[in-house]
Amino acid sequence: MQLLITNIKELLQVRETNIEKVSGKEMATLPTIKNAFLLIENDYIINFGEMNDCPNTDSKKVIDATGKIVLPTWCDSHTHIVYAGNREQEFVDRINGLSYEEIANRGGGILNSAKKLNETSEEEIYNQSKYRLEEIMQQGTGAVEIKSGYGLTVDGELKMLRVIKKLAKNYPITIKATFLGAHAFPKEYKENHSGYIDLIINEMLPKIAEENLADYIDAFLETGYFSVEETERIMIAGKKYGLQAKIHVNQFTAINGIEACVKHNALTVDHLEIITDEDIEALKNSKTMSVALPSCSYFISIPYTPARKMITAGLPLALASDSNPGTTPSGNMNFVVATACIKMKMTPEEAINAATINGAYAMGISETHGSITKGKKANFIITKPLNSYYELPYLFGSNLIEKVFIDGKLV
Ligand SMILES: N=CN[C@@H](CCC(=O)O)C(=O)O
Ligand SMILES: [Zn+2]
Repeated sequence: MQLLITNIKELLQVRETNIEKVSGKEMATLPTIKNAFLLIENDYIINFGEMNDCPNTDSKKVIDATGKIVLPTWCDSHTHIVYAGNREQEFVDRINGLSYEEIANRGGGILNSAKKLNETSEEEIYNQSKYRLEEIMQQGTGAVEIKSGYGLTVDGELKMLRVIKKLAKNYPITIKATFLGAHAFPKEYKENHSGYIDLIINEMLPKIAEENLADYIDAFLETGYFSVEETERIMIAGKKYGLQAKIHVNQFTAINGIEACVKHNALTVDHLEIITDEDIEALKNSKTMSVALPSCSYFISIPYTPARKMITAGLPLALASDSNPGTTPSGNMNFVVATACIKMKMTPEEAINAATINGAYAMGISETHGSITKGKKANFIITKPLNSYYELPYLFGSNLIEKVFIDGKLV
């Protein structure tokens, strides 16, 4: 059965030939077609163009999109949406003056979520997490990366990754799984870092590989968490199992971690709220994608990733939600795009590129996702009637999405 979308006011992110990402100045260009059609067969985009060239409607299901914008679904390359319970008490503690670091030092933060996760059954974690997955699909996300990292024990990490695998099996959204055993040091390893890293490398990784539970490996490279050398051990070990690195780095401090990530051929470096000129130099001429997480900056009041400086330096930039119970309890990519425009001074074109094709690159799926291209997955959003796509970030508090299609099906 074919599905034909007609009279589209403007079709965004159309790429005749596929590209894997956009960098620097190229990010300012968002190719579009006004008064367009889009033709879908089963899971795939098979044609698009101007209404003048629209195929006939015989034996096709037709949706009239008069006044509406159509664009690819968001590609959210950094989330932690599988977790147990919430951390709303820490939210109030922050309002009352405590910092993220102070909360973590009192046993809150990641260790708080790890305690809850280890006390909760796999089924219950699945039920809590599927609600969040369904919510982001309704908000226009068509591909998502989900990390472990709230287990911090062999059983806990495996439990999280099995939940991610089950979600991937039961939902049409494309899911990439990232093993984040190196998210924090459990209390009992506080003075024995190498002991915990040995556990990750010798116990967790072989089991994860045996069950084929992860696509990528991550670590929290940060002062007070994993050092450059400790993260390098994790990246090297992951590589032996075919897991490329996607690393949390430069969230609070710059300690030369980015250079190490580039050296180990990381697919992405994520956060980058604090970034030095040397970090930017290290990223130039590499294949490593920088990923900014503006909702996290918003929620815990830390600096925004300096997008303008990075784009001017010619770098590519992706946007992701960082959805997690501590620093970003929201997976809403519409808010991410709006916040990138409002706070990071990205143009709507740059932000949409960053949240679609560059987000796809940041999950290794830009062959199949992230643009309106023949042969790609039929993942797209139909908005409510809009004056122009500028209203997507401008009307930042409104729900502007009318319909979301993933694999050619309405979700
Ligand atoms: N910074 C490390 N990890 C998460 C936060 C984890 C948490 O606080 O639960 C992040 O990306 O912001
Ligand atoms: Zn994160």
